[in-house]
Formats: sequence, C-alpha cells, structure tokens
Amino acid sequence: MGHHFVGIPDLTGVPRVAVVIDVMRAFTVAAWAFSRGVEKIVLAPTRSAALALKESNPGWLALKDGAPAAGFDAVNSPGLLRSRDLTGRTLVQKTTAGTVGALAVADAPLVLCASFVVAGPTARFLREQARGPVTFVVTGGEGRAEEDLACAEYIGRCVTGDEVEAGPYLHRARTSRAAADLAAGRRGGYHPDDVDLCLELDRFPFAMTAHREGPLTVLRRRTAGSGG
Ligand SMILES: O=C(O)[C@H](CS(=O)(=O)O)OP(=O)(O)O
Ligand SMILES: [Mg+2]
Repeated sequence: MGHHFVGIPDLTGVPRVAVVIDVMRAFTVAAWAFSRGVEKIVLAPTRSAALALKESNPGWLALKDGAPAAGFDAVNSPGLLRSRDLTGRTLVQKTTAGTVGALAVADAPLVLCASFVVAGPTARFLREQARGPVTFVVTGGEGRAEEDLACAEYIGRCVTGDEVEAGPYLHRARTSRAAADLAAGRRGGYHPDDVDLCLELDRFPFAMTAHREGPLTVLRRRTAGSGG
C-alpha cells in the first residue's frame, strides 16, 4: 500500500483518507485537551473567527498558538494545558500549522488528526476503518518538518501491521528544528516539558477524527474497536 506524504501547499483535490500530523504542538495539545475532559474541539480558520465563535457560544473556550493574548483562554502548550480541568467544555483551536492542515482536507470522507501521543490508536483506527492508501498531511515546514514526517512515516508503517520500532522515529522528532526551537524557548506560549510531552508515544488510548458539522469543522475523540 503506497501512502502519500504531502505538505499543505502541495495538497490537490480531496483525499479519500487523510491523516493530518502536527506533533509540535497542535495535535499533542488537542489530545491533552480531550484527556482533560474537553467534549469537542472546533478548528477555526483565523484568530478572529476563534474569538467570534467563543463570543457567540457561551461557555466555549478559545486557544491559539504563540503568546497568551486577550480573549484567549489557553495557548498551544501541552505543559500548560495538562493541569486544566476542561470537563464538558468546547474548545476552539487556531494554530499556525495543525489546524490549517486539518481545514485544508476537511471535505475528505475520513480525516484523522494525529501526533505521537495518539499514534498507535490512530494506526489501529485506520486498520479497522480504512482500506488503501492514506494521505498524510505533514503540516510543519511546508511538508518538510522532521517531527511531523517521522510521525507520519511511523503511523504509515504501523498501519501495515508490521512490528515497528518507534525509537528511530522519536529520535528524528527529538532532534528536529521544532524541538530545538521549543527547548530554547524560541516559540511562544511554552512550558519546559513541552518537547517531552510531544514525544510520549501512545500516551492516550484514543484517535481523533475531524468532521464537518454544519459550518464548523469539529475534532472528536474516537476509540478503535468501539465503533465510535
Ligand atoms: O504552537 C506551535 O508549536 C506552532 C506555532 S509555532 O511554530 O510555534 O509558531 O503551531 P502548530 O500549528 O502547533 O505547529
Ligand atoms: Mg507543528
């Protein structure tokens, strides 16, 4: 089975099955948000759209990447999110790469958003629910971000059912430019544990699927084998 690995600028048409990868940090953060009780994540196209959605839906929270900003309740950092109680909340997320990539393929019949923390469940979900090649959207660095490419290739290998050693893939992510920038504090909205938290393989037992729900694109947690 030949998977495709493409950057956001190289997307053409609507893939049949898309897996959007953002290790550092959007889809690590999204998984942490679900683990802290979030019910659904609405992926917003712009920061102003995120704030407008929050305004018009009392109780919703808004998250963006970069430094904290007025109107936003959280930033794109797993280290800063992991102690929040988000039970039952709806979170609106807008980031530079991850949410943009997901919105770019939101019309595909099956869209998953993934990172190392949900890699195994994502591969299991694909084995159970999808047949044939997968389009991996490598969101960072116009398709060249090593942490996203490594995660995409790892999940792609796992989908085939092979025994795959994760170590080399995690090493590529740990030595990526994004990891170096994060570790040096060069990215806004940062916690010192962020790199380690982004490299926790299979930290969570669920996958995450994105769907059009009316005018919105909504990310929800899904457990392989449960039919839902
Ligand atoms: O928050 C992040 O890690 C990045 C933004 S930046 O590269 O740090 O400026 O966003 P993401 O969409 O999660 O890659
Ligand atoms: Mg990224």
